[in-house]
Amino acid sequence: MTPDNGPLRPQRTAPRDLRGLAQHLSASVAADLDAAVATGITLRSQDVRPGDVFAALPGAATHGAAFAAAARAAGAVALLTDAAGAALAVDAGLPTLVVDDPRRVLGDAAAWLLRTEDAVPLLLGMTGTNGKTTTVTLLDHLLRRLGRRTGISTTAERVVDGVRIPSRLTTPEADELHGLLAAMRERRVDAAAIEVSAQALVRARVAGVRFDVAGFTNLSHDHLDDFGDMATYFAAKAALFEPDRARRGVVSLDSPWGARLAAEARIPVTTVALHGDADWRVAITERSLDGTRFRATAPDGRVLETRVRMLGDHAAADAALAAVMLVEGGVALDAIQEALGDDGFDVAVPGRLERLPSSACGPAVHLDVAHTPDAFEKSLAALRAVTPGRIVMVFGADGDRDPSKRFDMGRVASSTADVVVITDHHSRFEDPEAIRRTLLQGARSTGRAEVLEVPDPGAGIRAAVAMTGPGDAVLWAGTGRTDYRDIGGTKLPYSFHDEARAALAELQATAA
Ligand SMILES: CC(=O)N[C@H]1[C@@H](OP(=O)(O)OP(=O)(O)OC[C@H]2O[C@@H](n3ccc(=O)[nH]c3=O)[C@H](O)[C@@H]2O)O[C@H](CO)[C@@H](O)[C@@H]1O[C@H](C)C(=O)N[C@@H](C)C(=O)N[C@H](CCC(=O)O)C(=O)O
Ligand SMILES: Nc1ncnc2c1ncn2[C@@H]1O[C@H](COP(=O)(O)OP(=O)(O)OP(=O)(O)O)[C@@H](O)[C@H]1O
Repeated sequence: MTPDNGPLRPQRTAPRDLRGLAQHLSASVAADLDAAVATGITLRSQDVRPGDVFAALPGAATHGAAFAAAARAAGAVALLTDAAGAALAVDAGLPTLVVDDPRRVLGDAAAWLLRTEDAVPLLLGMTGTNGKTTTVTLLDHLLRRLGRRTGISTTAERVVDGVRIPSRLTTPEADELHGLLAAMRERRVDAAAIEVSAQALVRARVAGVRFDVAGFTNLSHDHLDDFGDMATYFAAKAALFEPDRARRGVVSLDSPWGARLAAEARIPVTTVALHGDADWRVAITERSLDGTRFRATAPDGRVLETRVRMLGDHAAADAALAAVMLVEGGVALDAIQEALGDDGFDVAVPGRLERLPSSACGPAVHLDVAHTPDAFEKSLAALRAVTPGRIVMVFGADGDRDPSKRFDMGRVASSTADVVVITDHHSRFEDPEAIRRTLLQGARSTGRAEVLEVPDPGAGIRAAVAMTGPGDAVLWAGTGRTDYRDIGGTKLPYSFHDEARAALAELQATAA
């Protein structure tokens, strides 16, 4: 594996005959394959390694075939493309396999070349609008407590037995995903958890993969710019619960879409719920600033009593879901209880209700990635349960991302927070003032919280911190650990974390 050189891949792969690949894909061959063999596959010319097939895909911005010569120079041995790509890349002179839709066959091609079927003994797939990264992190924590060698793929990073690289997408493209699975097999990883986005499911990024257990956290308003309506968004997620994608499923019933998924899935499904009836019922037994205790009761009455070192009932729901996924994956409940010991899920996810260090004179300041109305509701409820004083919430909304959720983000914020500070985050190609306007309309619609508009985010967090004191909480949502702001398509270095720390330090210096 070479973490400094693109995606994680195995060090060694046995070469495979390209005629065999053409046969496997029912591809036509536009140039003689001779006795060509390949050791890998990639769809990104910049990631080509000697011996790779370059999968040249048509895209929204360009056709990958335009980069065939660069791919060849980097060591590509063949092209996998469509007819238009084959015509475009003819001068590159590479042996070429032609299919109607190369994106659709990429996963099967990668699985065949890298022999990734059953590469990892226990493969877990996680989907849902909110809570995927949290649940994958909790799964990884629990698996390691059980003594397993693990791998994960999240919005933040890909990790194979401790070797980590930052992620480009929440769910990798199929070539990268199979490379990751092959690297996991090489490192003898025996359990892995992968975040699966709705975009990945509709764009065949998990093709050629069959999860042992698929998990569903919830579905709520997001990504309607991509999917149009909630039913289409649901259908995209539900594809993970088809027999070709997963052997069994664990579905949370905490959002109304869970019941529909459990009813419609064509694989065996076990349900979990904090509220109402389900196979596994979860009850919160204690909420404190140090974390959340809960009890999960199995269908046969056995009980898992434990805690998660994170705030919020939603974090306990994610932890219970992780535990039930492992039970469905064949791990004994007793073993889970024993592995969790007295500390429980003793892990916190960076940027998820992450509390900054502070002195006794300041408020509790939390950074959070929440960027949907439902996530706002959950994070605010978590803080409300442990905050004796006021809650001041600072947030903006991402430009060029589902504008239809913005009014509700403002409305939900002002339904629970005492003060709402609306600011700018990643305006991208939108007018930041227009983004704020909708958030403000939503925030003012409740007539409840005090609502402020502070366009500069550094000034916004300082205003929030300055109006609070001990016993109060500040929630800066939508930021997490992001270290840039995307303005007009340019990613400017910007640490929300550093800004929040500076605001807190200034308050403490003034108080001293
Ligand atoms: C809508 C979508 O998913 N688009 C993805 C898609 O873009 P595209 O098909 O339009 O590709 P393109 O940019 O026209 O390029 C065409 C081909 O040329 C290749 N190319 C291009 C340039 C070059 O120099 N060399 C080269 O080989 C590209 O790799 C690509 O295969 O293929 C690209 C290459 O893999 C992705 O980078 C791109 O993701 C974009 C950046 C994206 O933002 N995707 C979002 C919507 C997404 O997938 N998000 C979800 C989660 C969201 C969430 O939960 O919040 C995710 O899983 O990340
Ligand atoms: N089970 C849950 N139900 C509702 N909201 C949740 C749940 N778990 C987490 N959240 C909310 O979602 C936020 C994001 O959590 P997380 O990063 O785990 O989600 P995600 O699905 O990976 O999101 P994304 O991929 O969009 O970053 C949390 O800060 C919290 O506000």
